[in-house]
Amino acid sequence: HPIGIVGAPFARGQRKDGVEKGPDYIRRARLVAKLGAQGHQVKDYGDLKFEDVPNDEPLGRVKMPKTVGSANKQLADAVKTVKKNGQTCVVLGGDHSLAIGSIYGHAAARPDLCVVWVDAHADINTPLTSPTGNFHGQPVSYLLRELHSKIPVIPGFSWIKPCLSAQDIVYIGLRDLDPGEHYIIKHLGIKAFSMTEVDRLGIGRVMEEACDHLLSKGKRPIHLSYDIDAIDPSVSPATGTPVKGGLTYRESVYVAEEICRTGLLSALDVVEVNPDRGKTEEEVSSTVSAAVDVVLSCFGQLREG
Ligand SMILES: N[C@](CCCC[B-](O)(O)O)(CCN1CCCCC1)C(=O)O
Ligand SMILES: [Mn+2]
Ligand SMILES: [Mn+2]
Ligand SMILES: [Mn+2]
Repeated sequence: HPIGIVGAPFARGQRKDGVEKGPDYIRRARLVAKLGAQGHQVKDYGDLKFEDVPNDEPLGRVKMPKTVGSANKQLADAVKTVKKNGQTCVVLGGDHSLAIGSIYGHAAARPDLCVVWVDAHADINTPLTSPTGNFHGQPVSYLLRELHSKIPVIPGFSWIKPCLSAQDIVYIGLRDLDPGEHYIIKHLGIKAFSMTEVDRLGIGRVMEEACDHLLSKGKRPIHLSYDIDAIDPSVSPATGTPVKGGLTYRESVYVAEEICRTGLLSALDVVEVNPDRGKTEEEVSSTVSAAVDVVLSCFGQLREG
């Protein structure tokens, strides 16, 4: 199956410089050549050009709403094009606010999609529950029908119509939730495998139950939104919001191998790689290498050969 790669060098969903370099560092690790060597037809669409929107005012605690909204509209159009071209879409971030556009654009082409969200965080704050106002902690809240009435009108966000229901998303790797997020997840009954469940069940059972939950009513396209901070900082430290006690390297690859094995992967986000947050060259290369291995494992790289 053909693959389309879209670079999304975006950092305005949070406040740490460097995450906009993610696409460049991942490309420099020869991702395109490695996917080609796996036998895939790969089209690299290059990087989107994101501009700050002039006169972009903070709205309460949320910062640069017009810029975040505009970047995600651009990305949504790009992802929709890749899907219309019959390719599996790979979005290289950039911060996780990009999932708004990536999932929205994917759903425009494949409305029956489901989402696997691999992350230390739930990214489901609304503008009113967010403790920081950073949009990379909020993308899921704009996508869920059940939260629509809880989202205030935000300049630059009027184009976003929710495209997911609570049962269409599963979380894996959670270990750092804000109170509002915990309440929302419990109240909506969203399926979530925190690191406690990973420890209790093992990653094998977690993947089995996650896929059963999403695919119980039949096959449907999978959108895998992979935040590199899901992986333990000992493996991927170069990221904006590292949290200890994360997925091992092996578990991070296993998640991708199992998603690949469904044969249903339709779009992949790899986000929050921030080269400026690595204390050493080795920390940066370890983080980038983990991201590349997640992608390669999503597309058939197997440890068994
Ligand atoms: N939940 C946080 C972190 C979001 C991380 C975004 B991701 O997953 O894309 O990297 C805030 C986290 N929390 C704030 C109070 C102190 C402890 C951390 C937020 O800012 O909403
Ligand atoms: Mn292929
Ligand atoms: Mn995260
Ligand atoms: Mn995230």
